[in-house]
Amino acid sequence: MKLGIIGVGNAGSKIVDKMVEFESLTDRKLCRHVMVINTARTDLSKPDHIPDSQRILIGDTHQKAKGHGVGGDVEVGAEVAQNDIDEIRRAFDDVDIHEVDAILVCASLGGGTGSGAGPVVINELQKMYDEPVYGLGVLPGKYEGGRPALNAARSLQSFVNNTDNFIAFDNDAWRSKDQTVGEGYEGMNRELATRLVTLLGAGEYDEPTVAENAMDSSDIIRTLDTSGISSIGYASTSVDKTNGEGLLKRFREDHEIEDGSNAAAKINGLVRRAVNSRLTLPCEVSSADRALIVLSGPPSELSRKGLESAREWIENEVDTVEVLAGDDPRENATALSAVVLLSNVTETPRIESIQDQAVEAQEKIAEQEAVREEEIADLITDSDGKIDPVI
Ligand SMILES: Nc1nc2c(ncn2[C@@H]2O[C@H](COP(=O)(O)OP(=O)(O)OP(=O)(O)O)[C@@H](O)[C@H]2O)c(=O)[nH]1
Repeated sequence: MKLGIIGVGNAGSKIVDKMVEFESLTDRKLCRHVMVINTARTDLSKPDHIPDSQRILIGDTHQKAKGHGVGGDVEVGAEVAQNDIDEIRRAFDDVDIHEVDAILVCASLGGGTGSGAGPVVINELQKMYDEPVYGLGVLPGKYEGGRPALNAARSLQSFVNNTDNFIAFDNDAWRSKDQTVGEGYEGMNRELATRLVTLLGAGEYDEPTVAENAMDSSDIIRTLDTSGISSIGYASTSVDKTNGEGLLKRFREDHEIEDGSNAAAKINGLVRRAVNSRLTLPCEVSSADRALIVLSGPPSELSRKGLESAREWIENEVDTVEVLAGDDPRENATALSAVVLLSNVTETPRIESIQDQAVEAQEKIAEQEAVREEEIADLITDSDGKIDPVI
């Protein structure tokens, strides 16, 4: 697939940066147009792989933002983006839409810029282009408290309602207890970028490929076309590029006939491991509507039989007939990787708990504000007490 990728806010921009890095390290050709948008000048200077011309600062003249971010205030994040919509639109004008099959907007939902400006950016893209617009959203950890959860609950509705698919990443599930938060993010962003680029970059090569089962971008688009929430599983194993020397080589040659079935078993095992791995959003796998398998690695490691049996296994596991599968042959790859996209998953415990945390936070805020006799509860609650989307 050929993709336009846009990072909004701090985490969104870091994830886009890691995607570009992973794509260049693995010689892929996924990100045809890259852009990061932020309200904080310092955060905008963080990415290592984004050209300066593709970094857009918004809200520098806004009274509250002033180029320093929006301090977790989702309302200000949305307002700033709305005020600077002409500048954002002008930046989009440079996107050569014939060059891309879809656009992915990455943001975290716990802060103010990604969660507030992200939906405004998505709405604008939907107005300007016919191509699908996907969202990638980071859910805040439970440990972060009520305010990020409330931001996320509101923003999640806006992201899901306005995108063609929303891929979620759960910070809670990926947080490692023995790392500082900053160290953890670096690793988490790398893991996420690996999954996204391996999945969405499938099928884009410099040279035409003769692979029998090559993945087609239309299969990826079809699987994502559910308007729901998606989760991604991934597993990988290194491959022996030399095919062994001496005794090992002789052993391999002696067992040549077994190799075909070994390769198939390896693939089947790898795909099962991907589904049973830590998903980007932990969920009940059988609640997915559609699934897609991408198998990426050296052509000699790919096996039609293996892919087919893995596809059948997922068909039974997810209990759906909508399972597509394809190869992504990479001549110079040093690993064989399986990515499984689970589209429109509905049983997602963290999303349910964010809603509960958000309702609690909302009640607490309302209480505190009632005590101070301030009148801002109407910004976040409806008369029916439901959580409103951002826009
Ligand atoms: N996975 C991941 N999460 C991050 C990262 N950086 C921040 N977060 C999470 O993102 C949320 C904060 O959002 P940010 O992206 O930092 O903030 P922002 O959208 O720029 O908004 P403001 O800072 O309020 O202007 C919190 O829930 C953090 O846990 C990161 O690099 N990776």
